[in-house]
Amino acid sequence: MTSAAVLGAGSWGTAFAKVLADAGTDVTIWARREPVAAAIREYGTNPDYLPAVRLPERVTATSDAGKAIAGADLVVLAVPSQTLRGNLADWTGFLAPDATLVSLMKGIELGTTKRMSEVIVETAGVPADRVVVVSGPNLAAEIAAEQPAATVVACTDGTRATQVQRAVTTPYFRPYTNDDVVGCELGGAVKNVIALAYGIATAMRLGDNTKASLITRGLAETARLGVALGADPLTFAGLAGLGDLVATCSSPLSRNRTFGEHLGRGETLEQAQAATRQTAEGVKSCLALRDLARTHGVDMPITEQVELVCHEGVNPRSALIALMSRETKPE
Ligand SMILES: NC(=O)c1ccc[n+]([C@@H]2O[C@H](COP(=O)([O-])OP(=O)(O)OC[C@H]3O[C@@H](n4cnc5c(N)ncnc54)[C@H](O)[C@@H]3O)[C@@H](O)[C@H]2O)c1
Ligand SMILES: O=P(O)(O)OC[C@H](O)CO
Repeated sequence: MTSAAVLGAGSWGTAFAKVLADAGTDVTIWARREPVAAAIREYGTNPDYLPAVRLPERVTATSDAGKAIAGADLVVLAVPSQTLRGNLADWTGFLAPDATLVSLMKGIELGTTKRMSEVIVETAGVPADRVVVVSGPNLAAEIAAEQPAATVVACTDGTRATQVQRAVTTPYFRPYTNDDVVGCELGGAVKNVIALAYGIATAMRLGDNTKASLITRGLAETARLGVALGADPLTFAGLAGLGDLVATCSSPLSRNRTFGEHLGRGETLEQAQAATRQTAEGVKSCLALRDLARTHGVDMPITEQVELVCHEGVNPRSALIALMSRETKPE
C-alpha cells in the first residue's frame, strides 16, 4: 500500500494508524474535531484518546475528510457503527476507483440489522470483495503500547486480504487472513453484548464458573446465529470469535465490560452512559442482534437478557434468574 486514510481518530482508529505506519505506509487520520487533528500533526499524539502514545512520523491528520481520502488506496473506517452510514455518505465521492475499504467496526446497524460491511457496500456502492474486515482480540491501548497480538483480516477476495495483511504486519501485530466475512463480523459484534453480561456478572460479584459459563454459552449463541447467516462455525473458535470474546470479557480496558459493570451495580442506562462517555457498541447492537436472531429463528438468551437490562430496565438479578430457569436441554 502506498498511502492510507484512517477515518475516525478514536482509540482504535489512532492505534491502527500507528500499526499501518509502523508497517511502512503513510497515513492520514481524519479527526472530527480540528484540535485533535492539529495535536496529531504538531505533537504526534492524540490527546483525547491515546495521550501517552507517540505516533510515528508517517502519521499526519486533518479534519477535512476529502483531503484524507484523496489518493488513498486503503481507506480505513473507524467510526461508531451507528454513525457509519451517515459518515460514509459524506465521503463516498472522494474514494479512489479501486480503493480498498477496511472496516474496523464491531457492531450491527439499528433498524436495518445490517453488518458493517453490508452498510459499506450499500452506502459506498462498491462490490463486497473490495471490503476488508479487521477483527480480533485487539484492545486499542494494548496495540498502541506494542503488546503482541494477533488479528483476522477477512475478505472474500483473497488477494485483497493478503494486501491488507501485508500492510498491517509488524513485530507486535500478526494478522491472519480469512474468507469468512460474515463470521468475523458477527464474532466482533456479539462479543460486545456478551462482555456487557460479563461486566454485569463481575459487578454482582459472581464467580469464575458463572463467567466461564457466560463466555461459553455466549459463544454458542454467537455460532448459532452465525451458522444461520451462512458463517463457517470454525470462525467462532478463532481470533475473531473466542479470541476477541475472551479478551473483551476479561479486560478492564473493555468499554463494553466496563459499561456492564455499571449496569450490574444497579445504574440505569442513562447513569451508565453518563459515567462512561465512550462508545460501548454492545448497548445498541444488542437490540439489532435480538431482531436479527428473531428474524432467523435463532435462540440468543443472553443477548435477549442483556437487551432487557439495558433498554427495559430489567433488574440484573431477574435477568440471571430468567437465564438459569430456562428449560434444560442438550449442550
Ligand atoms: N477501541 C478499541 O479497543 C477497539 C478495538 C477493536 C475494534 N474497535 C471498534 O472500532 C470502532 C471504532 O472504535 P474506537 O474505539 O476507535 O471508537 P471511539 O468511540 O474511540 O472513536 C470513534 C471516532 O469516531 C468519531 N466520530 C465520527 N463521527 C461521529 C459521530 N457522528 N458520532 C460520534 N463519533 C463520531 C469520533 O469523533 C471518534 O474519533 C468501534 O466499532 C469499535 O467497536 C475498537
Ligand atoms: O473496548 P471494547 O469493549 O469496545 O472492546 C475493544 C475491542 O473490540 C477488543 O478487541
